[in-house]
Amino acid sequence: MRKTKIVVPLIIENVSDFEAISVSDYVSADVVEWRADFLSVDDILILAPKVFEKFKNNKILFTIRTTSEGGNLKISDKKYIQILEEILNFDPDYIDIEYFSHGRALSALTDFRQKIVLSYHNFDEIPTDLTTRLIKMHGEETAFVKAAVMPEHECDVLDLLQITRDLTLEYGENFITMAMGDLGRISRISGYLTGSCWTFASLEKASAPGQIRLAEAEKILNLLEENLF
Ligand SMILES: O=C1C[C@@](O)(C(=O)O)C[C@@H](O)[C@@H]1O
Repeated sequence: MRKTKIVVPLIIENVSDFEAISVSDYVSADVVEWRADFLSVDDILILAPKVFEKFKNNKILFTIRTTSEGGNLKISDKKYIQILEEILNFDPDYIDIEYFSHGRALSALTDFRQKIVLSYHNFDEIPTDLTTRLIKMHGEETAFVKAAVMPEHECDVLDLLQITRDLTLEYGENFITMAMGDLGRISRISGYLTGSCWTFASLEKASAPGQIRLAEAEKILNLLEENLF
């Protein structure tokens, strides 16, 4: 029995690409993350009914990764909240909210806390105040707290693993962390040690540096976790 859940990003860059997407490619994903920021706002809302219909048998995490946190869409708080409110009409299992860039969305959507994956992304470093940030995020009592950060040295990766382990022991199992890039790859398969609940693994196109391909992630996690849970 594997413990770590595998999240597979769904990346649609043009409405015309949608029909070619095969649901069967995602059959082993525990959660499908629609990274909607690869589309324009208008196209997100055009495609939403079709995406939720096509993936009706999958758990869906809806994510807008904004340019403030390494994504593709630059939008106001107001528009960010409007889109999330629209998408909530399709009853996604989870929605991502960028806590430090669009925190107002959390108070606007406070009734949906158990769907919220509260997130923080830093593509430049692992900030020295990461533990403080994660504790503050945990205090918001959402479904999950997620941090994707960029290591510079090996010790940064080891520090993240220890921080995740310590927070999980202290506050419970709702942390998701990853050190991005090639250097951080071990953090994507060490949830059985650290308590990180989810890992993101890619099909063709990765949605962040260092992601492991889905087929390999499954094999590695099944091997590492098979006799532990
Ligand atoms: O926040 C995350 C984690 C991630 O950045 C990663 O490093 O795998 C990938 C993103 O698609 C997702 O929204």
